[in-house]
Amino acid sequence: MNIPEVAPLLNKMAQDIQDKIISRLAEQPAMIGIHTGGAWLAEYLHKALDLQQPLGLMDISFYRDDFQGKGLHPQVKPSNLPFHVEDQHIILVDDVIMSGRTIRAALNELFDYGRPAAVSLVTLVDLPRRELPFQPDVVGISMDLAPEQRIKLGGPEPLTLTLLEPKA
Ligand SMILES: O=P(O)(O)OC[C@H]1O[C@H](OP(=O)(O)OP(=O)(O)O)[C@H](O)[C@@H]1O
Ligand SMILES: O=c1cc[nH]c(=O)[nH]1
Repeated sequence: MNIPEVAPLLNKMAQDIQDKIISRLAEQPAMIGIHTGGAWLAEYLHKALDLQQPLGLMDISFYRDDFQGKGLHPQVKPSNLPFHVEDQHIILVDDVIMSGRTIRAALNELFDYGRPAAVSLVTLVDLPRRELPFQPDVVGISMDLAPEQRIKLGGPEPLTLTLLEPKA
């Protein structure tokens, strides 16, 4: 399988966010990156789009539906949303969407801060294996992986996509 470079995908995503999301809003949106890969991407997109509100960061570890079985990741970071969520249009950024469970957790945490006007979803990679009904508004690339294959974003500098094959 051909694994694409991240930089051209990000440039196209920034343009799509401008055309499909921001240009339709009366006010500037706020952006939140999901720790860790989503935060790297959001940092780039936030700069490229010259958004006025400071960038938010979310670590959804406590909100995962497998939290009890998995426990906490050793590098869990606090979420930091330096703007009012209430009535704000939010652009949520993650590196990959597969089952949709990470986005479910992110929305649960987000609504603990307030009731946003709307939430748009942006992901670098879309793996069409959804278990919950979430669809991104802007996608870098859709990939059809074999059941045991995984795609991983490396970063923060340079940002790279790597295909992980199942262990033999
Ligand atoms: O739609 P889903 O099935 O929830 O998959 C998407 C999530 O999977 C990865 O996170 P992972 O939990 O592997 O941890 P990471 O952020 O440390 O890579 C990725 O960063 C997404 O957040
Ligand atoms: O391949 C996958 C599936 C879920 N999450 C990832 O980051 N990669």
